[in-house]
Amino acid sequence: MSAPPTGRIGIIGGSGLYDLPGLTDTRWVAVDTPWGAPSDELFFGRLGEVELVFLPRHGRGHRVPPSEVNYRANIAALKQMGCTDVLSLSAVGGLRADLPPGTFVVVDQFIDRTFAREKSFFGTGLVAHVSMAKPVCHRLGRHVLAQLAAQEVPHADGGTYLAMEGPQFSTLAESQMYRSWNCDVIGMTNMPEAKLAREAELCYASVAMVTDFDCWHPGHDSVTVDAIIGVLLGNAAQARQLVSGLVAQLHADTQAPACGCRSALDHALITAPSARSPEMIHRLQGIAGRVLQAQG
Ligand SMILES: CSC[C@H]1O[C@H](OP(=O)(O)O)[C@H](O)[C@@H]1O
Ligand SMILES: Nc1ncnc2[nH]cnc12
Repeated sequence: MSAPPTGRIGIIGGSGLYDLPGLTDTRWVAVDTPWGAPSDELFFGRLGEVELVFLPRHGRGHRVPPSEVNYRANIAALKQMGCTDVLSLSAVGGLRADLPPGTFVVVDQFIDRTFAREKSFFGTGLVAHVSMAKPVCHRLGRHVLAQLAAQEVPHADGGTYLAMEGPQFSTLAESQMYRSWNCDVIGMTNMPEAKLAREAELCYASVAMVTDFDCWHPGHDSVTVDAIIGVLLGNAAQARQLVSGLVAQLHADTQAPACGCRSALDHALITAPSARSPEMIHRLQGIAGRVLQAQG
């Protein structure tokens, strides 16, 4: 089997974003990974010369809850299919009065409060510790911000995303605590997705689309799914325009091949080569083959 092309752009669509209209040469393709199946088939298509791969995070029809999304399979599938850049689109609650519904936040930090998910491709037999100090790709984030400015979408440059386990929304005490921690938005999915993208040496950026004020705002009702979907339907055209504008910018980005995200594993593997499990080495070829081969 020939290797897939590289330089494809991956898009992970969150709640309310289950397809990506407007592409050419489209097809849904089932992809398997050493970590199992992703949330759905992958949707391949082109925008001009650029190849895109879209994956609905919860599957078409929103079948998979946040705790049961196979984040490892989703990221591994995009990597296997030759994606180098991944844009995550998500619905979030706003934890600040100046981030009302309709605002797009280009996330730059996370607090991970999830506890029931597989969070690493690595493990016994091949241990790795990547840096998450700067958890998103700065270069990709700049392109996203330029595109949002061009679209004149209300947006914020940076924000801390609190990742909760769910599926229930937060209690008032939790929501107030996250605000006291200076978190800006809250959602249930960007962790461990961002951690796994880093381990897979993908350039990853997250656009958090504010759909509600969670439950802390005295002047607004507590969040409901209906309210979220209502806001998302209003945002969908802007989200799709963001994707097409971003693709054009990435196509022209000559800095991309040298981006530091793509060498995140250079100093991360700690298991001595002689102590590495052959099964793990085999399983991790699609994720860490670059460094495993270099280290013999
Ligand atoms: C639809 S209500 C809550 C649901 O929406 C967000 O998902 P995503 O990040 O995939 O847009 C949130 O994290 C919850 O999973
Ligand atoms: N308030 C909220 N809490 C968690 N996830 C969300 N997704 C959208 N709004 C949310």
